Formats: sequence, C-alpha cells, structure tokens
Amino acid sequence: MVPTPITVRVPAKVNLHLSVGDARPDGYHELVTVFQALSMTDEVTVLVAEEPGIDVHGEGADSVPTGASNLAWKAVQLLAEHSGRDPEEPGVRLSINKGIPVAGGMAGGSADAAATLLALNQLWRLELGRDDLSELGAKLGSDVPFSLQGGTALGTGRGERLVPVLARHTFHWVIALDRRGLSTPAVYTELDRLREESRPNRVGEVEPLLEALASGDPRQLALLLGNDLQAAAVSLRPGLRRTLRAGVQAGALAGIVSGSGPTCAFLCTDADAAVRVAAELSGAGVCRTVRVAHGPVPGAKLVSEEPAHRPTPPQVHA
Ligand SMILES: C[C@@](CO)(OP(=O)(O)O)[C@H](O)COP(=O)(O)OP(=O)(O)OC[C@H]1O[C@@H](n2ccc(N)nc2=O)[C@H](O)[C@@H]1O
Ligand SMILES: Nc1ncnc2c1ncn2[C@@H]1O[C@H](COP(=O)(O)OP(=O)(O)O)[C@@H](O)[C@H]1O
Repeated sequence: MVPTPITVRVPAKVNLHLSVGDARPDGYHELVTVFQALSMTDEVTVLVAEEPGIDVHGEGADSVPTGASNLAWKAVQLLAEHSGRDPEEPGVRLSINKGIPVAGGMAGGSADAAATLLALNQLWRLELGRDDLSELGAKLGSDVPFSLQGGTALGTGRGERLVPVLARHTFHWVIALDRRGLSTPAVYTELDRLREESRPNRVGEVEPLLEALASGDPRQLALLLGNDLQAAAVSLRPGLRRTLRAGVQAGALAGIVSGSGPTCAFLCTDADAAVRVAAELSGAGVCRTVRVAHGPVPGAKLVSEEPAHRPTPPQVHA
C-alpha cells in the first residue's frame, strides 16, 4: 500500500535581536540572536512517487528553484543518505505552498527544509527525535534548527545552537514585504565592508531584551529591538529607510529589518493596533504587500496525513 502523503506547516521567523560578530575562518559570522516564530507559514507535502521533483505554489513561487538547489530537496537527499536510501532516487515528490516571502530575511528556505525533514521522518517511519533532525538540519542551513523548534529562542554559534526563551503573552506584528529579495551572503559581506570603512553602531547586550520578553510588555520590547544587519540591508536597499519610517509614522511602536532583509517587521501594541498600522502603511506606497502576524507560534508541525489547503493569510495590497 502506498503511504498517505504527509503535510507539515512551518513558520517564518523574525530576529528580535541580531548581534553579528566578526567573520570566522569558515566564512560564517558568530551570532547572538533571538528568534521569534511568526504566524506566516509555508506548507510542505511529501508523497511517494516514482517521478521525483518539486512543485511550488503561492507567494513568490516563480523565484523558488525547483531543482537540486532547493533547500527542501537538499533535505530529501540528506535524509535519504542518512537512512540508507539512494539520494538520487529517493522516490518522493514535494509540494511546497509558500506563505513566507522568498529571500525576505524570514527563513523561508530553511522553513521548507525543516518541514521536509519532519515530514519524511514520518513518511519513511524513521523515528528520529527532534534533536537528530535538528543536527541534520544545521548541515543544511544555520536557521533550520530554529524552524524546527519555533517559539522564541536564543541562538548562538552561527545561529544553530538554541535555547528556548520565556516570552510571556503574544506579540503583534505588521510585516512589510519588499518588491525584490536580498541575498543573505551579500548582506553579511556588505556588513563586513561597512565595518572596514567605518564603525556602524552595534546592538548592545541581549539580556535587557530577554527581560522585556519575559515581562510581555511590547512597549519595553520595542525599545530593545536591534539588528546589526540592518545597516547593511539599508545600504544595499536605501528605500528601506523610508519603509521603516512609514511604519512608525503609521503608529507602530518600533520597526526593524527582519534578519538579512528586505522584509521589515513592526511591533504594535495589540492586534487591533496592528490592523490599523497595516492599513495605513499599505496606503503609504512604500512596499509591495503588508501583512499582520503574531508570535510566538510553534515550529514545524504535522498538519494531517492528507494534503491540506491553507487559508489565505490576511494581506493588504499597497
Ligand atoms: C541572516 C539570518 C538571520 O537569522 O537569516 P535570514 O535573515 O537570511 O533568513 C541567518 O544568519 C542566515 O541563516 P541561513 O539563511 O540559514 O544561512 P546559511 O545558509 O547557513 O548561510 C548562508 C550564508 O550566509 C552567511 N552567514 C550565515 C550565517 C552566519 N552566522 N554567518 C554568515 O556569514 C554566509 O555567507 C553563508 O554562506
Ligand atoms: N524552498 C525554498 N524556498 C525559498 N527559497 C529557496 C528555497 N530553496 C532555495 N531557495 C533559494 O534561497 C534563497 C533565499 O531564500 P529564503 O530562504 O526565502 O530567504 P532568506 O535567506 O532571506 O530568509 C532564494 O533566493 C531562493 O533562490
């Protein structure tokens, strides 16, 4: 009997704090970061098929590779190899439904890789634990372990070593999507260049932000959001300055570039405020699309054993 397809839902992330150290000999930068998983999700379905391949639907599907460079396909090959299957003939197809902006600094590719690991673990009845999957995931990308874990977490190393963080209450966000993506390596390289040229401000210690998360007070948290990659993302995409200003003018408590950008995330006082800020920001014409989201939400999760149809997320077109 052919096994039933498995669908996993997996969240986007925002870095509430992203402190970037110097480049290491392996080319990665040492990080201290706080991730929060948001209610913008991708869904990945894995099914047994003689003809292997990937179908991609949804947000930005056209710019997602469907061949061997897709991070989710790399996850198939890695897990096949790990479990003694032929990575070139894994006998599965993937269907990816994107709700996370592509190349937006919200870890969409990592999310799909994490979802694929979890789904295949079920489909192939491998019975690997979350720690095993996380260790495999870190080989695919620094953000993959967080996509599996979700919630709010402190990340160190290149972002793959995680400790859960206490975050009281739910935080409400407005997410501004840009018209084009930014390349993560290009943004890290730009930061190195800026640091050689001058001394861009660095974010401070992470402890006050951890206290703000524990208190659950969005006003306190807003004062402490910080991202060392923001200067580099703004340097490569100067229009982001206008987006960040427009979000705060629209009533957000604070705005930040999400990870390597160009997506901007605005923290709001509550859910109603987020809807008001989203409506006003979408009228400002500074970005492609505006969404509302909340966090923290859980990491990659089995949805059902049938392919699921995801409800359309709330979005306001600019
Ligand atoms: C910046 C962050 C913040 O969470 O995410 P995004 O905003 O892109 O989603 C991450 O550090 C991105 O993590 P991820 O996208 O998994 O990166 P990887 O595939 O591991 O690495 C891609 C490239 O980014 C650079 N890189 C990544 C992580 C790190 N700590 N230092 C780096 O210098 C390296 O040039 C590396 O070759
Ligand atoms: N499953 C995937 N989903 C999205 N992008 C992918 C995927 N696999 C590979 N990519 C490639 O990875 C690049 C980075 O995409 P993404 O992970 O969404 O952004 P970011 O690294 O900014 O969080 C994209 O430009 C795309 O070419």
